[in-house]
Amino acid sequence: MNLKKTWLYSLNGLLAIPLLLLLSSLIPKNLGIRSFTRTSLSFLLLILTSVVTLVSFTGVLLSISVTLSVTLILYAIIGTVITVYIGQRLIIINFNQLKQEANFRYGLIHVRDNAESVAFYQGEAQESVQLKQRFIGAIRNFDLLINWQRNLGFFTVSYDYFVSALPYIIVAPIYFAGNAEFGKFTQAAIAFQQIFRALSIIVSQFESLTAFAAGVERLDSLHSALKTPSPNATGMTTIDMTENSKLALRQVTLLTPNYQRTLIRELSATINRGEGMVIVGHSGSGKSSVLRAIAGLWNAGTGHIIHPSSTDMMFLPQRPYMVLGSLRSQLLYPNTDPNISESKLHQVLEEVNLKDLPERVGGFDAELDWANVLSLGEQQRLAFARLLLSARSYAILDEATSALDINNERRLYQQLKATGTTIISVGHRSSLLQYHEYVLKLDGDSNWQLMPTREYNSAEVC
Ligand SMILES: Nc1ncnc2c1ncn2[C@@H]1O[C@H](COP(=O)(O)OP(=O)(O)OP(=O)(O)O)[C@@H](O)[C@H]1O
Repeated sequence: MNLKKTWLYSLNGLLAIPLLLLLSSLIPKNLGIRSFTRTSLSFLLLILTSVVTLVSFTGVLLSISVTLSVTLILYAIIGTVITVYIGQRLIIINFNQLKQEANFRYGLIHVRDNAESVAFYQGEAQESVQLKQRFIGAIRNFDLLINWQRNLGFFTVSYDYFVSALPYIIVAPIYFAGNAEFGKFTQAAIAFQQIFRALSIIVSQFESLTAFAAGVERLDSLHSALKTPSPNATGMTTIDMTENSKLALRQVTLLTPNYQRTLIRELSATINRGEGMVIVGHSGSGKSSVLRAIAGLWNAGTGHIIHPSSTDMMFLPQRPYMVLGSLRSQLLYPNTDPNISESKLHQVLEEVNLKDLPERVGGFDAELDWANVLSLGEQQRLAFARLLLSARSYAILDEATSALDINNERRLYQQLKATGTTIISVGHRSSLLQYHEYVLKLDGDSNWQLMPTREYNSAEVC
């Protein structure tokens, strides 16, 4: 091995840098896992480079001095063990830092999304205290992080400096004994440094490794949360779901997701096309939960639900979801069919009593913060417009007109009934009864009664 070869290897190392940059630029930039993939890639390349360097220079060093080689290996092992020992704490601190920063960011977004409610309650002072606590938490942990990074830095820098004289100290006796030329010093120093760098990869990269390990741990927590064992795997029973053109519940016993409370026992009901059903009962009796079970969101319990496909049903919650985008995408959501003409959009807006909306907001391509710009009643009407445009066979409405006056409510239900849509509603208002053929009454004690609306009305009058 000579200096020419040493240069060749160094050149290889340099060539690896553009390769690394090229590969990392190919990684999608809009993913939250970018840092994970980038760091994995750079560590992998570092390890490969170290292995190549180690294989190339070990022979050179062994040919100069076995003592030097053994000393170097021992030094690297001891350094790595001490670094891992000191740095263990850094993984936990880095993990906490990611958590604290995420909590702080979530707190800021939460306040921003609820700014109006906070202002009505005049709760600014309390929100500010809460946010400050989260901020201080992140700062304190960061302080701890800096301290531990400093401790680790003290060790790794000393570890690096102390070793630089080692090849000269060990080779000097061989040289002075006349068994080696002066050039051996330089050769030994280069080979020693190369092997030292290769063996010290954990020590030199430990700080980034701890941040990387913390990131991996957070991703792993997310992965485990997403892969929570299904109720079946834990021996819990679930409601069977079958897709069909009709909607029916057979002996459905529905529990809360934590299996702690039985909301409804052995409910059986068939909702024929064109025959709507309204679910009534006091607050907390489980009305919305029945809708969640039909949508397949809740499945804790027993029995069987036969339901139309998701493209044939639409659910409208009490607080409509307003997408970030134009008025057009708002109306077409969740579809994006560009073939729906503007005249059709105008017609549907007129049907839901929002005729002047496009003019007011600046056309169908206007992009506003819809959840804040529109009143809740307007949002509910916009959601109905979506429903009318999507022309589903089944509409499942969870207090979807609660913010509207009776006239607007009547108008929306009449438009929907005129399309032949089968309606299943949840609501507290008696004005809703007239738009449905059947009433499902929940008593909050897991009992239920299903009866024609006329029968329910006469029973209520008595
Ligand atoms: N994620 C959940 N985990 C456990 N229990 C829940 C969960 N969500 C709701 N519940 C409970 O389930 C019960 C039924 O809730 P549901 O929303 O169906 O009531 P509701 O009849 O629609 O009430 P309201 O008329 O007030 O909207 C309530 O007691 C509620 O506290």
